Amino acid sequence: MSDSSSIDVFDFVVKEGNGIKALVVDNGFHTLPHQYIQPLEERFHTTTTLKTASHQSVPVIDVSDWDDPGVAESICEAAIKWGFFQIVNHGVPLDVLDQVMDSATRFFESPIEERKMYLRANSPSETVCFATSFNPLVEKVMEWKDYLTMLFVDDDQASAFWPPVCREEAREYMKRVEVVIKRLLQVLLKRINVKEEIGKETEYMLMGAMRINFNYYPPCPNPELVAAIGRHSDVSTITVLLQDNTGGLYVRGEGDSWIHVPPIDGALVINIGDVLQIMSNNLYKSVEHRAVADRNKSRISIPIFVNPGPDALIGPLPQVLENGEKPMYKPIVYSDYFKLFFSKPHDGKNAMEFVKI
Ligand SMILES: O=C(O)CCC(=O)C(=O)O
Ligand SMILES: [Fe+2]
Repeated sequence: MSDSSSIDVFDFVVKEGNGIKALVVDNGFHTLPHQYIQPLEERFHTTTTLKTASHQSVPVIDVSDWDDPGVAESICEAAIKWGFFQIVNHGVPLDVLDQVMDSATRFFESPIEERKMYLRANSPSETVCFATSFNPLVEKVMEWKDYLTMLFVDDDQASAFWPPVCREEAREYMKRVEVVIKRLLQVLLKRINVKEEIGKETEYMLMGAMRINFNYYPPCPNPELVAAIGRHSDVSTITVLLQDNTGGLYVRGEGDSWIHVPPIDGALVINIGDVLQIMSNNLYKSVEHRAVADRNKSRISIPIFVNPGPDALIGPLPQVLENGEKPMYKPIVYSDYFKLFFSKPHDGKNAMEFVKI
């Protein structure tokens, strides 16, 4: 397919479900389609931003000793100040990280017919979906990304429905990361007065629905004009992200600065989602972030969204309000919050406005 051919990009990428990688990488389309050009105010000027942000970076925390009070302190401080941090020595074996990253690469490198077997219309299960951009039917400008999303229901469903090229690796990775997630949540909850072990009910409220995504951002001829992923905060409790060595994740710092989260071999990026900001009544921050495409290389990132179960009622926790603090948010059933987020284009922290008191 040549750039001068008269194909309709929207039809090819979205309606036929081929995605942006099929256009740019598989078919060698070299010019930037207009559907991806962001309005001026959303464009990202890495050089100026990096200059203003060069003195800042999100903390990197060594968690080899979870029982060290200094580790807990660093985690909570980072969650309060930055909403983002990286952890190293977390106990998830490096080969498990490599294998899940390789399996994601295999998925996106598999023939387009195989990827398309997971389009919403074709997928053997509604919990598995291959798609492009974020919400192309409501977006004015599309995001430079394809993704595979897999909601974990149980091992039988994962073995039956997740793509064979990545199902075992994704499952193993999730299992290993779950141990880390529980540790992190325990530490973060203790600081807000939830001191008991996390029981079944609390577990449903914090992590009742775990979803793993494989994000693929193709190389882009004009990265400064597009959003690989637009400004947003996550609607999770927390998110655990594994990124390859390309780089491109930016987090909002003070004022208008954007801070790069550099790839570190073996590290996991942790961020606080809206749910934990709401539950902690604004102590922990769910911070805006975005991803920028690379001019020469593709990039893969693998977030695990640790979400509440769909029926969980989300609001500031009673333990947080014990001291007479006023609630800043009204309670909402999690599935309603989730739907609200996915019904619109990415738009910063807009979803939280809906539940603010
Ligand atoms: O690719 C990244 O680094 C960020 C991905 C992200 O923010 C998301 O999927 O919610
Ligand atoms: Fe995100």
